[in-house]
Amino acid sequence: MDQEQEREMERELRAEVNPADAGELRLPMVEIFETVEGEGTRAGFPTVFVRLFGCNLRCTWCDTTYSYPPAEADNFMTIREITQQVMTYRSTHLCLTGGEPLLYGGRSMALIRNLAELPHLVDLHIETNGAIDLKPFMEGVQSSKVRYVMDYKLPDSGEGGKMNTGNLALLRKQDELKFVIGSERDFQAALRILKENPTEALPLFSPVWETMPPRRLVELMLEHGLSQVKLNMQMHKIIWDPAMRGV
Ligand SMILES: Nc1nc2[nH]cc(C(=O)O)c2c(=O)[nH]1
Ligand code: SF4
Ligand SMILES: [Mg+2]
Repeated sequence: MDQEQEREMERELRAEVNPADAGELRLPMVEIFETVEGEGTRAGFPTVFVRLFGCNLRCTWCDTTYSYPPAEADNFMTIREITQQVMTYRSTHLCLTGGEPLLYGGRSMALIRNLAELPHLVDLHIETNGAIDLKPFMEGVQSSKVRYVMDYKLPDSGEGGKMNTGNLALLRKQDELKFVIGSERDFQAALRILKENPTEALPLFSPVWETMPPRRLVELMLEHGLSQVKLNMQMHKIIWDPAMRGV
């Protein structure tokens, strides 16, 4: 994104978004594709993925480094173009991801509202990184189809200090709270966060592919009697090459 594009984005962000014009707002894109959801409560359902460009974090174990600089956005799409492409697929689940899909304030919100209005969609879940305040989105989007899947970054990610802990109290029972666990230190941190911050969301523990053998994570969960926590494996990394994009 060059400086002129960044300035234009800033102007759009500050501008009041008139719902009638929302279709013309532009967002930087990585990709739109259809596959099965690999994670969370909807794992296994055919799902359309809308991946926006840009992220405000730089996690050490990030598997989507092509979604932020120095990589470049593939293109810019208007909200109308995004919804039109989504309508070409038959999946009734949609995952809005990135990068960080809530990075663009009013424009992210307008996209969510427009997607939620598509009659064929039954579930629209948003993968957010825990460093964005969810309050304006929860207040501004009324649709019961919309759910948040929030990451809570742990010490091994290098980004633990950026978490918005207040979000945990906002999450509802249809939302998911994902901890990506790279080590026993991360596991202990996740336990502490859950203990100190009551939430209605479903906690998911996900092993870092390269550093936490899934069987070790299961042992730890059983040792600690975590009967309300769900193991979350990334099915797409088992089905396809873990480095593959668009699956
Ligand atoms: N199949 C599949 N499921 C996913 N769930 C969350 C993903 C993401 O990158 O946010 C993802 C992804 O990239 N692929
Ligand atoms: S928040 Fe997600 S996309 Fe951003 S650096 Fe971390 S893992 Fe990568
Ligand atoms: Mg992914």
